[in-house]
Amino acid sequence: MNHKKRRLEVCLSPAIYEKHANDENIVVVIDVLRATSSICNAFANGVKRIIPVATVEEARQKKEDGYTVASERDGYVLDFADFGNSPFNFSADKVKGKEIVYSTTNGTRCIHMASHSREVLIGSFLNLSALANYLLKQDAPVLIFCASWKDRFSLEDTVCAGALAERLLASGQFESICDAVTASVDLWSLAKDDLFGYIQKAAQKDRLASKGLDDCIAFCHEPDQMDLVPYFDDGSLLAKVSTPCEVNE
Ligand SMILES: O=C(O)[C@H](CS(=O)(=O)O)OP(=O)(O)O
Repeated sequence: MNHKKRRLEVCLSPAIYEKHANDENIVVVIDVLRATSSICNAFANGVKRIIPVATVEEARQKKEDGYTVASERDGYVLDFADFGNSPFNFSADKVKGKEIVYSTTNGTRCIHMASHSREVLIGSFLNLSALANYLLKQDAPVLIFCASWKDRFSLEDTVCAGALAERLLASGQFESICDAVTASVDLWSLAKDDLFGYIQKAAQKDRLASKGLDDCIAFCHEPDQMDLVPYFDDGSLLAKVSTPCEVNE
């Protein structure tokens, strides 16, 4: 039996992703406001497949190719897109059984940045326990990758990273190899008794509020709404079910 502890890291910004990158990593991309919460909600509402694209040009081309496209920049829906980036846009009537092309300011770019890794998973508060359960059944180092905001540190992604890191460390399987793990767990300790109250301090909450896009903030901070783990495979996002007993594709 292999008793060697698994490496656990947190990357606080895409600007330093290359310092953490390792092909062996399972990477969990977290963009609580709003991309990874929206992806999780889309799968909970029955989307068949999501094709994340990094650039506006790719999204525009996919629209011309006939796809349904969800896309924003700086929170605003792009003029050619069918809808934007609120998790509430990914309702069953819009996404069930469909393939959706998706491009956002921060989140979709990070999914592509991590695509060299062993696995790329999508994390949020919405699927926190499912994610922890899945990761505890694997045998590879884990990097929690905060999508942040335009390369700047982001409070909500770091707090979510801390919530996940705390669970992984509690298992005894992992050893933290960077202070960003400790910092994220400490922030989660500050926030967890009143997560919605704490997140009122987040700059992204104010940015979204200034554009009238903050209606989803409580929803995005409500843990464990689904038992799904979306993953990136060959250019698409799909999802597997992860319960304490089993993992099913
Ligand atoms: O749509 C969002 O919430 C953000 C836009 S921005 O960061 O406020 O410019 O994009 P995301 O990729 O979900 O962080």
